[in-house]
Amino acid sequence: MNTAVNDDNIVLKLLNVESAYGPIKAIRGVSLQVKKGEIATVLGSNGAGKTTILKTISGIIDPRKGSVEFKGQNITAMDPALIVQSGLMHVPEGREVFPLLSIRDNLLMGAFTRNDRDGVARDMEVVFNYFPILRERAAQDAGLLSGGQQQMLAISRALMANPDLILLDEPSLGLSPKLTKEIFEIVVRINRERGTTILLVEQNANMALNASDYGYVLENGRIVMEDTCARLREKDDIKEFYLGMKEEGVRADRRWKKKKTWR
Ligand SMILES: Nc1ncnc2c1ncn2[C@@H]1O[C@H](COP(=O)(O)OP(=O)(O)OP(=O)(O)O)[C@@H](O)[C@H]1O
Repeated sequence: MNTAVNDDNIVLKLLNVESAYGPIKAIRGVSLQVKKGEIATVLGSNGAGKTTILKTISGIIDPRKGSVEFKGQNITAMDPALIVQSGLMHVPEGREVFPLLSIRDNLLMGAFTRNDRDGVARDMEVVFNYFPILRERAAQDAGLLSGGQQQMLAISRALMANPDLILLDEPSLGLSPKLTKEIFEIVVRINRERGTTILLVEQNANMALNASDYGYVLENGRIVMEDTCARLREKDDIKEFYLGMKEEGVRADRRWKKKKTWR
């Protein structure tokens, strides 16, 4: 773990977190941390437990064991509304925009914890500049937007809270490669221009590793590897199993025999 970091710089810290659905243990002793101002990513295939990590952080699921700290405060199993108020926004898998509300009203829902009208108006301009299509269609029902546009709206709704940390669940889900690239570019701009810390979970390892600073690899509910994304991209197992790059000399018909070593 990147423990060499001063604690003041750690926005989010999970320690030995275990969460389950009845008898199904979805995450088993997950420890991770996210530094202020960085984009961190959790990579993992279907069912690895990525969404469960995010739901546990934002209070939707109470963990069976372990703790979650946000900005130095213990938020383990805290009421999700209080977690939002403390500056943590969750962009869920599948976006979950309010389909019968206008785009503008969806954005205002994101700002429901704020009283500073001028600040809210300024941030509405900020999101319209990131995603001009939302300005053009501001009066329309959100349900009429395409999947990619709904993803833009979901990210923008989170930004309207002016959060310290955004949890982003699989933004590439169901999107074309072109749209995925566009959305990732804006996510990086948001991080660089506004200093918003982001924890991103993704199956699209290529996109996530390019956009992020630090990465964790999750398999069957356990973190099996972590490092800077620059270094993760160079690891053989990441190249082979996450980036789809075939190792020299490994015959296609034998590839299934190769085991992950996580070294
Ligand atoms: N509501 C639920 N009830 C029972 N089991 C669940 C529930 N949600 C998730 N699981 C199980 O928990 C495990 C982790 O699921 P999770 O959704 O966190 O994985 P994931 O890595 O986000 O997968 P994906 O990339 O497919 O979204 C899986 O075995 C899944 O079947």
